[in-house]
Amino acid sequence: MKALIVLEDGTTFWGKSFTGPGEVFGEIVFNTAMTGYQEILTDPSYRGQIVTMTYPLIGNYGINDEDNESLRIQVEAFVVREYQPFYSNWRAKRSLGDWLKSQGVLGIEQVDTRAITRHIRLSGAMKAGISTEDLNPASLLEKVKAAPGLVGRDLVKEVTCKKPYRWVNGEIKEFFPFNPNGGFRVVVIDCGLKFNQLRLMEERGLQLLVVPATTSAEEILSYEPDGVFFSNGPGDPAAVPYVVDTAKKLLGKKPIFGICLGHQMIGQALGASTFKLKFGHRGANQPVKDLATGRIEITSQNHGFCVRQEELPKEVKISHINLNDGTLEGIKHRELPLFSVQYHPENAPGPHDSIYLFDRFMDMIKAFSEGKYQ
Ligand SMILES: NC(=O)CC[C@H](N)C(=O)O
Repeated sequence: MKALIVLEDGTTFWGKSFTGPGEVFGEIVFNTAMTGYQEILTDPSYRGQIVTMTYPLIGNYGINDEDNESLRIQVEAFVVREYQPFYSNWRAKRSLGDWLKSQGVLGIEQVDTRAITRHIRLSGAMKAGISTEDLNPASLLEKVKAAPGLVGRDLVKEVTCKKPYRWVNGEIKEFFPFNPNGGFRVVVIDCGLKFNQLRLMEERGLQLLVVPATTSAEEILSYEPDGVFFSNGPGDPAAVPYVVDTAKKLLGKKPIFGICLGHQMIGQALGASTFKLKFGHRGANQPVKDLATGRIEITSQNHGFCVRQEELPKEVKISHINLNDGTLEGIKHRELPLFSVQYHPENAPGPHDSIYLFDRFMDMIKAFSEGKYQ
């Protein structure tokens, strides 16, 4: 089934749907990871976005029951060069096409994804539309122009959990209070989290309570946590002032760790603003330098916005930078128990170089609880 892709600037691409008919709109972005399409498709940070892969062959290892990063497919649509329905992997349970179809998500193949990527790199990420029903470029372009963009849009409200839950043995459990004799207690603010963040924290012995992004600082403190975690999430970080407000009220009160959108919330709480990158960082091989050790980490990333480093107060140290474009990748407060990173130490998919940050969070919680944090 023929499919038309139209970008906001009028550029058109043709492809073929491998999941049936449909028409969708979103911001079109590219990801350079060679594997990990299941984790990418279920990452809530992609809400509102059409994702295209630069790697040309997608689908060959199928879809399994273990690698979902949230409860559903989150992207608006998935665009690839060549889809392979004949999958082969010992964990695979179904094909990528059947899985997309079962959740009503469009998959498009036979597209010149290299040309799309080069175009976005030159012109920037922009709105786009895909249709198998309206194959008239002029009329689809009108609809693209009328569709909402990402800037100024709060998508966190759409992906955050509806009510607090506990994460136990790698599963979502109905809310129950922390065990006073159990491990350290962490309240996780769910802005659209990836499950691997919870898996890695649980592996370190933390008790986890996940709460909706709209939860107030007062309520969070009422659970008497030993630490607070701000997760990743979709959309424009400037459009979620309520989470920034919560972060402001928690600064210095509890050890805090933030990832991606969580980092952008903390950055704003500290007084800096955010801006949109030209085409963002999405992939599994972004080089990041830890300025304290000089060590380079190869990181997993997925973001289109960034904190303005020049607006951070002097009590905040820049801890990590991106070696491709020099943008801010991590901060650490000089006095308060607080650090955050723009990239994804939980990987999924991607290299494990940065997992040490979860140990650092654990160490910070322990030191703070013993009154020894400095
Ligand atoms: N992965 C994330 O948390 C992304 C944060 C934010 N939505 C951005 O694109 O910059």
